[in-house]
Amino acid sequence: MPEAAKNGLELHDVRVRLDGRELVAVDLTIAPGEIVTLMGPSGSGKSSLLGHICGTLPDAFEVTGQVVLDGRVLDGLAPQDRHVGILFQDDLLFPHLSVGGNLAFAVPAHIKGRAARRARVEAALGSAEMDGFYDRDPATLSGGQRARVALMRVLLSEPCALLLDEPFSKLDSGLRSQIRSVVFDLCRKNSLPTLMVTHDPEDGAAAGGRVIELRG
Ligand SMILES: Nc1ncnc2c1ncn2[C@@H]1O[C@H](COP(=O)(O)OP(=O)(O)OP(=O)(O)O)[C@@H](O)[C@H]1O
Repeated sequence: MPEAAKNGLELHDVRVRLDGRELVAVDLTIAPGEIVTLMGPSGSGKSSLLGHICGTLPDAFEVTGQVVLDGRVLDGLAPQDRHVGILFQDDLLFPHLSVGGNLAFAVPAHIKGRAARRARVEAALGSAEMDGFYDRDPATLSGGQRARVALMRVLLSEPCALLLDEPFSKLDSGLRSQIRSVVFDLCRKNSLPTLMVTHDPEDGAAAGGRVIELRG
């Protein structure tokens, strides 16, 4: 089957309303490998927009417009059929599984066989500069290592677009810029259209792309 054309993520006049009030109205195309930053006051609907794109927005919200990813209309699809990865500030790793175990269940079903699946996880650990961490207990990881495992878990699922919901806000400033560049480099390397929600203008400056301000 030929690969879908990489057209990026298109939000066609997407409007999110709650209790009759319009929270968000965006008309935006994010090219493959482009990182667009979304800012705005608390409650302005940033996370709700991300929830709509990945298909997890509760029914209380009313949405119009169309979301298209690499030519596929996402509206109406189940979250697992959208191929949209999302990374949160509190991405929790399962404490009863090793680092490798946490990553293993993100490997898509089309990768068959134990050895091939393990190889995917080992490669992901390698690209996060975490070779040798497969059997580690997540409780023994540093904040930066945990953040990198959470990112690898999203990327292993082979998303076609990435949403970042304040993913760096819990990291201290030194670690923050380090993890930020890991995430942004991987978005570009994987040609992922990326939409990042943040309250920190430095995140937007580091991303180097367009910054969209929602009004409150
Ligand atoms: N599950 C939900 N059910 C009903 N209302 C919700 C739900 N989640 C969020 N809201 C409401 O939707 C509005 C937008 O919330 P949202 O989390 O999208 O804003 P935000 O811009 O991401 O805010 P913040 O910067 O504080 O994270 C708020 O008024 C919030 O109270």
